[in-house]
Amino acid sequence: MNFSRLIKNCSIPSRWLLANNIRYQSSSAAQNLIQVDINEETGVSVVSLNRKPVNSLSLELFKDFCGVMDDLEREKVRGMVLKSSCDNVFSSGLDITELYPNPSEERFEAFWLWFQESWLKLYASSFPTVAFVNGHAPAGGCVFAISCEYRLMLPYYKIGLNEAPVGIVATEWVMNSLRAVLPGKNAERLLTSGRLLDTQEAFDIGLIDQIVNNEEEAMARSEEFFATFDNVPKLARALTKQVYRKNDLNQLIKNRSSDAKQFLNHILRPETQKIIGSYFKSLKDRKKD
Ligand SMILES: CCCCCCCCCCCC/C=C/CC(=O)SCCNC(=O)CCNC(=O)[C@H](O)C(C)(C)COP(=O)(O)OP(=O)(O)OC[C@H]1O[C@@H](n2cnc3c(N)ncnc32)[C@H](O)[C@@H]1OP(=O)(O)O
Repeated sequence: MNFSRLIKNCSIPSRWLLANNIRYQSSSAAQNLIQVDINEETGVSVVSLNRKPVNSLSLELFKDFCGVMDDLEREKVRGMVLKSSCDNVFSSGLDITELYPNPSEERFEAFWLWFQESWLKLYASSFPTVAFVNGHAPAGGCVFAISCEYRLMLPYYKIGLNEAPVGIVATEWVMNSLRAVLPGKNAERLLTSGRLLDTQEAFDIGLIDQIVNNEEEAMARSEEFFATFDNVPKLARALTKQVYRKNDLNQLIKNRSSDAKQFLNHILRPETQKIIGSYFKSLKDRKKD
């Protein structure tokens, strides 16, 4: 399997995105998996994940997300608010059908590398980012949220990294993004227990920054967050963020190929397939109860 070839075609631009040189072609323009709404007056862009019914994260969604991030870098937007256009779900995490049953190596490697790429682009974006968690955000959904700089969440939803209870170990770059948000011991507890926290619990431990009651409030709080940078030169802000996040970024950039190989091997193990299969079945059965 030629991971290096794939990584060349799908790699984080040098200088962590200040120069945008990734080649992107929308894989799914007809499906409109990501909606973008730029407010010309404020310069703020609202990016909505739009893969019904629960925004499970597929290869096509990751590719489109990367394309949108490139566009926003080019447009030099003032800030981005990431939200969902699905009812009650911010994102249900990785699309389990990308992992089960026995994905082809070719599809899985592309899927994983575009997942990495999406994280790199979001984590290193030059503009400020807010996650408006307007629904449940388990696993990969939580990864999107913690990769933003600021988190707002509606009441009564759940957020967390629930890999451990289903026998999966979150990858190191995901752990690093969590550690960047939460003090060490809370991050470790959240990962090892795999508990999904409700909005209030997430606020109490600092996983989210504010609880908001509706979208209007979320946009107003986001605007306040972006305004804190109005008097800071954009380049200085961007470089400060990217240098601050450099170790986390480099950990993945240096290990993309081995990270992908490791997860492919893990996913294809019969025991892992069995665990994912019964987990997926339990999700489907829950509906019948
Ligand atoms: C599970 C093993 C993962 C192995 C990964 C290895 C890599 C590990 C390290 C990397 C770290 C970061 C990556 C994390 C891994 C993941 O993200 S795996 C996905 C984990 N996601 C979840 O555990 C959430 C599962 N979903 C739910 O709990 C609920 O759907 C919901 C609370 C989000 C929403 O509930 P509700 O509104 O009641 O909708 P449902 O009726 O449950 O769902 C509607 C429909 O969608 C299907 N579905 C839900 N989630 C997924 C998904 N992630 N992938 C694919 N499909 C999903 C669900 O089965 C329903 O389908 P049907 O209508 O029944 O056909």
